[in-house]
Amino acid sequence: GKGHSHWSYEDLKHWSTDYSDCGGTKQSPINVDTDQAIFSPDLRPIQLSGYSLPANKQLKLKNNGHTVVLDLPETLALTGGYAQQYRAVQLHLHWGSPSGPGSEHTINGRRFAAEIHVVHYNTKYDSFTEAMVHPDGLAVLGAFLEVGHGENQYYNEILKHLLEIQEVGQETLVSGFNIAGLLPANLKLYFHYNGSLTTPPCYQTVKWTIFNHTMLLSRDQMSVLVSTLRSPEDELLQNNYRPVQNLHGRRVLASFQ
Ligand SMILES: NS(=O)(=O)c1c(F)c(F)c(SCCc2ccc(C(=O)O)cc2)c(F)c1NC1CCCCCCC1
Ligand SMILES: [Zn+2]
Repeated sequence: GKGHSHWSYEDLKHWSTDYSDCGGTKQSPINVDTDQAIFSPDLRPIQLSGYSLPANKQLKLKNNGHTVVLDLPETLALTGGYAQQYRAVQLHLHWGSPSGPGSEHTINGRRFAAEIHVVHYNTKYDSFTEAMVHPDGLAVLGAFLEVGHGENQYYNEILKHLLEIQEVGQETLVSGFNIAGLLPANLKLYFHYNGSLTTPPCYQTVKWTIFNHTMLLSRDQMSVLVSTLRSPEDELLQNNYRPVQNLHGRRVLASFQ
């Protein structure tokens, strides 16, 4: 497409001049005020199908200058929790630095160390690029990452390759593994709201699911995540999160009380 005219997390003000949707009233990320969330018992558990990939399936992992992106085959599908079927496009991460957290969403004002986003598109549209301009076009699953005790073997499948893609534009291949291992085992407890891509073009076409359970990585793993990749300015790629956006009257639903 027209590519990504250069934007950065430093000059957030200019996003909406170059991309009008970035100044819209249904923007992401947001702060989730759990007291204001509306318990919705009809929100079903999220169901993942085809997420367990054989080791002989090779996936592209890329440093695109803003994050690390793992391309996903369309065989991964969301079959529960959403009214329509969505298929996977890619997953990527947002993180902070050794001196502070970098999740995009916050819960009661708390920012977590990092956040994973698994991006899907609605299969009623012919392609991702077609889907991403329709209000029900995209579904992104988000989970928070924190430092815990043990090493997380699933995140290691990605983190062990970061040294190979330190520079912007570098890519490498990752052997297939169970992508579901990157998300909480409990897919029943989540917040749900209508929002947007958190990067230009900021299309307001995302049905967000933010899981209540957090993923735990070791201290060393989190350190690799926040201090390996380099940015277009050839500095460390850090704090690649957008500030929280105004709800403008939107309601956040909760699948639990
Ligand atoms: N949180 S999010 O889902 O909005 C999101 C971000 F916050 C992101 F920061 C990103 S990365 C920035 C956009 C980008 C830049 C370069 C390339 C490339 O060279 O291939 C690709 C994409 C990023 F890729 C995504 N997700 C993308 C949205 C951007 C365009 C379509 C690609 C799929 C989803
Ligand atoms: Zn994201």
